[in-house]
Amino acid sequence: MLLVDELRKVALLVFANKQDLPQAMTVAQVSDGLCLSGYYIQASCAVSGSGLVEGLDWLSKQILKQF
Ligand SMILES: Nc1nc2c(ncn2[C@@H]2O[C@H](COP(=O)(O)OP(=O)(O)OP(=O)(O)O)[C@@H](O)[C@H]2O)c(=O)[nH]1
Repeated sequence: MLLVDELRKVALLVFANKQDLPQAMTVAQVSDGLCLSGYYIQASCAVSGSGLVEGLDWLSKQILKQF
């Protein structure tokens, strides 16, 4: 089984970071480029903090669902 299939069983948060930079890959490009179709990918900018809370909020909800 491919690793990517195994990962579907766990909560995986992927940040598409550095969205403030013009050359940053979009969420769609990260998804296509890393073959992550169906995974949650959060656009973010660690410098301003945008998207960080949203990503961690999503992750905490996924973890709580497992209990
Ligand atoms: N412009 C911008 N710079 C960022 C952002 N997040 C991190 N950086 C900067 O990117 C540089 C590398 O950050 P690291 O935390 O060392 O990350 P890394 O994974 O080792 O390196 P990278 O692959 O370059 O991200 C640092 O100078 C950070 O300040 C962001 O959202 N926007």
